[in-house]
Amino acid sequence: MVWTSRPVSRLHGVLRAPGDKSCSHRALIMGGIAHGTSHFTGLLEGDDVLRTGAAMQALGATVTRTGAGQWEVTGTGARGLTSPAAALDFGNSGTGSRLMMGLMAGYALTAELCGDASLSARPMNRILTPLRQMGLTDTAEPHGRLPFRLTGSAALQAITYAPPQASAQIKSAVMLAGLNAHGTTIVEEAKPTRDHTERMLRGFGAEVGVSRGAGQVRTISLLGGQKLSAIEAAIPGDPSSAAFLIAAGLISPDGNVLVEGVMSNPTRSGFYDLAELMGARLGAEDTGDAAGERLIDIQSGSASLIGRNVPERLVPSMIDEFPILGVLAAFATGETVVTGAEELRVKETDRVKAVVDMLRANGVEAEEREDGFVVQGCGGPPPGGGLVETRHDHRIAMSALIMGTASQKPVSVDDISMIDTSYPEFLAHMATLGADISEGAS
Ligand SMILES: O=C(O)C1=C[C@@H](OP(=O)(O)O)[C@@H](O)[C@H](O)C1
Ligand SMILES: C=C(OP(=O)(O)O)C(=O)O
Repeated sequence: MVWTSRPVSRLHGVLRAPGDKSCSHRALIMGGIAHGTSHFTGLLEGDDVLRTGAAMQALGATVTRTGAGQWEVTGTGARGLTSPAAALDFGNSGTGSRLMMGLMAGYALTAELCGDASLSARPMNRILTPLRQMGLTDTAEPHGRLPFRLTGSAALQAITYAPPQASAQIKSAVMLAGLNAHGTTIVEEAKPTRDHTERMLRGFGAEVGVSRGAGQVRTISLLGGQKLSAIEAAIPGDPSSAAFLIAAGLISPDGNVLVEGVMSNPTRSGFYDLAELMGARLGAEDTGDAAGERLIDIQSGSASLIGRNVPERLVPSMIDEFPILGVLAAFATGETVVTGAEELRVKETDRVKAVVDMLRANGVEAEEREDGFVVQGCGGPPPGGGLVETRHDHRIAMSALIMGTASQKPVSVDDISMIDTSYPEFLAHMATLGADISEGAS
């Protein structure tokens, strides 16, 4: 069903960021194997995360919603995970499916895994390759796409692995398998990625070694057989979701947006660093911490943005923010160039193509590069007036709707249903700011 975002002269408001998707998956996964009962507040109730909760329940944990964003998880502890009665359906979620593959690898169980059309097109050999080296068997060969069956093992062997892609999902899958492997599992990251698995494992009582080597290389080590103990934790706000609201404030003719409780972690802050390089002045105030992460309130207002070459060192720390960066680039003066971001090709859709098509459909000059894209900024509101194909991709849908709040003509999208995977309150939050987004064509 088509939805349309119409230009408005002002976007003002104060909002609380929804719970972080990455941390919410990890809380349910680690809580589900811990000894004892964990309690979480502020958990993201997006479809991706709910499916991870359902999978943990099907594997033997007890996962209960006790209130809005409040979840109680009793882990399987010494009993371990057991084979689920039915297939585990991960919907649209790369993180849920991939982290759970790593986790399940270390238990004597068999599980069928599946997902929606988007997830079934995403590469899984990047996860299966190291897990097979540790002792997992599967039916994915040779295509490495869902659906397939996994058979884990209680006798996994630890490995040392250097993921060929900068991917927190690969790192996390190997570490979660390493929790139940014999020996010390080591992951060597050439380009550091989000470190929530390391931080949260420590929070649950595991010892995780992290050291820095030559260049940016980060080495993470984890001795198998460590026991996790239940925790009480508040999930920090999601910087990737907050980025949409902050961008809306920046492009609005009269923007003043304050987002509270956003996780401030250098492995996630690339979008904010880049927005400042483009000329945004973002207010940031420290407000404490949650689940081992710092929290800040971030404020944005109307800005004259300048196109930039995105420094490649920022790419892993803003990997989910390229669709909304494409929107900022369209409003900026001059050219924005993204390189070193080939991972965008294997997200919910090919995000290089999807971003370029989104911009072109709205009168913005943009072109693909093998590992990124180039946008010629309009030096103000882009024409708009297009219908954007979202291709099962929540971040394309939200980015296009944000563009429509300040472009010359309305911007429409062909579907919004998948926004629920990561940000169910998105439309309500945009309405609070004063956006005009509704069902139907313009
Ligand atoms: O570990 C995680 O929680 C995530 C890792 C990233 O994927 P990759 O590991 O494929 O880069 C990111 O795109 C995804 O939204 C969440
Ligand atoms: C890539 C994303 O998520 P996932 O890999 O978990 O599907 C995302 O949320 O932008």
